[in-house]
Amino acid sequence: MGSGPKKRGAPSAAANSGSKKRQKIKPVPTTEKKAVTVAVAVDALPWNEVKLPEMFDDAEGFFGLEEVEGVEVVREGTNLKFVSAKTTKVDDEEEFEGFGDDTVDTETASEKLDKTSNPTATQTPKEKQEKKSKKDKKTKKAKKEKPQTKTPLKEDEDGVGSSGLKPNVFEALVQQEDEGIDVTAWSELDVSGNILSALSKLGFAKPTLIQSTAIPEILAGHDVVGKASTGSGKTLAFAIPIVESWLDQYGELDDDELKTSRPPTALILSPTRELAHQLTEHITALCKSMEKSPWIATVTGGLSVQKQQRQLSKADIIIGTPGRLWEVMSSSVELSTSMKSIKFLVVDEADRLLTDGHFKEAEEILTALDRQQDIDQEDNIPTRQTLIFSATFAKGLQQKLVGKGKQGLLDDKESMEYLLKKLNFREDKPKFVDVNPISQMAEGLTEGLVECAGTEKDLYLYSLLLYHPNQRTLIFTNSVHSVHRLTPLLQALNIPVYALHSHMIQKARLRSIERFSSPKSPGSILVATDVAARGLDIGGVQLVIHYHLPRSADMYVHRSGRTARAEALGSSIVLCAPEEVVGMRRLVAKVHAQNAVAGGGNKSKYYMRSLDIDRKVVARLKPRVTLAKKIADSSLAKEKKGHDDDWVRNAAEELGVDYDSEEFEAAGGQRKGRGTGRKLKEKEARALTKNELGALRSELKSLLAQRVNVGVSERYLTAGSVDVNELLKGTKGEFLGQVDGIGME
Ligand SMILES: Nc1ncnc2c1ncn2[C@@H]1O[C@H](COP(=O)(O)OP(=O)(O)OP(=O)(O)O)[C@@H](O)[C@H]1O
Repeated sequence: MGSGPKKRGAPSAAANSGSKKRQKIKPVPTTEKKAVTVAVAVDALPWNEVKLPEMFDDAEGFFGLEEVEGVEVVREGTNLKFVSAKTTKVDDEEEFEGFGDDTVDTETASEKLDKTSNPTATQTPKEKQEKKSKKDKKTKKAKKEKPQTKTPLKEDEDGVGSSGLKPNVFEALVQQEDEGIDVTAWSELDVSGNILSALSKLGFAKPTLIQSTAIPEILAGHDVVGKASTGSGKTLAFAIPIVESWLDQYGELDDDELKTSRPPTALILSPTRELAHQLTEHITALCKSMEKSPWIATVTGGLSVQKQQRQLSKADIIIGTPGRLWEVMSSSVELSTSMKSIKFLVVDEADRLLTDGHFKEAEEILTALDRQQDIDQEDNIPTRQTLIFSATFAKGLQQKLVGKGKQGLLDDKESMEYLLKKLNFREDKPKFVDVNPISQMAEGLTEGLVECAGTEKDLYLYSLLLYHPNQRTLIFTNSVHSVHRLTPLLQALNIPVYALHSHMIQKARLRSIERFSSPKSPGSILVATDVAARGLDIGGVQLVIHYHLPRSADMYVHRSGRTARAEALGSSIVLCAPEEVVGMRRLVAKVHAQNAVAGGGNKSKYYMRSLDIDRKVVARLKPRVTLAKKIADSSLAKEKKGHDDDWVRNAAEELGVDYDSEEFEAAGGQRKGRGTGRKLKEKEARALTKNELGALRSELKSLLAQRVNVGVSERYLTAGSVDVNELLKGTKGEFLGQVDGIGME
């Protein structure tokens, strides 16, 4: 949009969800009197209609312009506040109660912009652009506001949103709801007043680069392939146009009309369940303050199919993982038929979704969509727009997506190309939006590695956590087994840790994320497999530790991208065995070299630096970790024996044989070969009596109660001056641990 009058809503200052009319604010002249100024909601101000000169017979977009007098606009940081004109003697303690109903024309104040009832997304890009420019010239009709009939936010029986996640992940967003900030910077994108108002309440003052670049392309009806670094706001880049399209089509319906079923507007495919739930939360947070909002259904494995089927029948936006989505879609003709009119197909984290293990179901879904799809009769192109987003695109994928268009794709059934062809873009070349070719890594990210023996990773992991106390930390491992092992180990060391891996039941997975992300526990730790590597947006993650090396450069980018999001700072540290260091440095250099080449920048090799960690201090922590390992191993071994026993007992029962655990063990003990050593260790761990375990626990407890000297004594003692009082107070943070007392060793 240019500099002319804005046509959509009232984007300036604190956007107002109710009023869609142009509103002009005149500052109050300073008065002699001492004034009591009172902050007032913009809706409560006494707006008066402005009489337009006759020359503006088509109103030039100023139809319904209103002004208000006696109000001061005060800037507080990034917020704008309206301060009432009510001037009175300071000693008047009378409380300001807002402007009375008689002075406010509540009807006009909440009038809405007339929106065309035609769905924008069923138009060709050309039509959309024409319509948009016509729309810019057209006078906005004012409509009477209907009573508050907000589509209820979805809650199921256990107080869990339709996503299954309690909304605390986005609590921070929702908490700002009442405030509202200046969102003028968004008005260039020509989004509606409803969206501006929602953004204002979310506290998002300006669009991120991917948002300001991709949103106009999507609103103009193009297919878009969007690439931007982790944590840069890709979700809203596609969600805003989708919600906008829904509002355009259904935003004016009344409650009864909204209850009748309608085809879904968008289908969003996500590679992991957690990301699917998070996308739901994110879009729900955007829509939360709207009077009418789309119904969002999340379709992922691990939750009841029946419930999801019910939700799908009324969904406007469907967000799901391919496996479950295909299961649900293929079991209902009605549902797959209704999908034919979707206006947006979004593939989030596309490179992952279109490869690893999701290939088959993703292909089935795309084939089904194509079979059903509405075709624009005039242009003979699909009516739906395809939007593809990721921070990384596997080698070649990017080129295939945008370079060759449909023609160059091979027809090999098992290949990536085949699947890409299935995406059936509506245009030959989708718009490729790569907002930061220079870096896939977030700007605020610091990277480093810690060298340690492979067998000492537990010890170094614990040391790193103590060196970064009270930091929300995400630890990545390459196996479910390692998550199983590290969780009780760290718990024994009094670290507040949660686990996340794909073998957990869905509710437990969501619970772990919920607890890890709770604002009440800013220093919590999550040990996870790569199931948490992509897309998860958990506020305040300050540190990512790669306990195992990432399996690919892309995975390194995604894992590290869980921190330093949305312009925050963060660190990513890789624990490297000596034999891993060279490979790791090469992998990270590759990530940075790609960036440098793409940006035409300096090609000198990026060198990942080793972090200085005081080995003496680490050595002092060793007894703790050794004890904690014994304790954790003992409970793990007992748990495992329970499972093994169950399995053997069940098998024995099926065979009709008597089960004798001693006998089975004895038989197992005869065999030699791989795993025998581990089995012996497990047996040893299991053999610990209750008393022995108790003794280990109390020994560890007393070690944990001591503070660990991190070198102050050496430094100060050799300098000949120890400030004992300072040391006793521990105020300088020279010790690791939370308790009083010095642990001179
Ligand atoms: N315009 C904005 N201003 C401020 N914060 C924003 C804005 N848009 C989005 N955010 C916030 O930025 C964070 C990251 O957004 P999002 O999860 O969409 O990133 P992403 O680019 O999809 O990351 P990833 O590649 O890791 O999936 C979220 O917490 C989101 O609420």
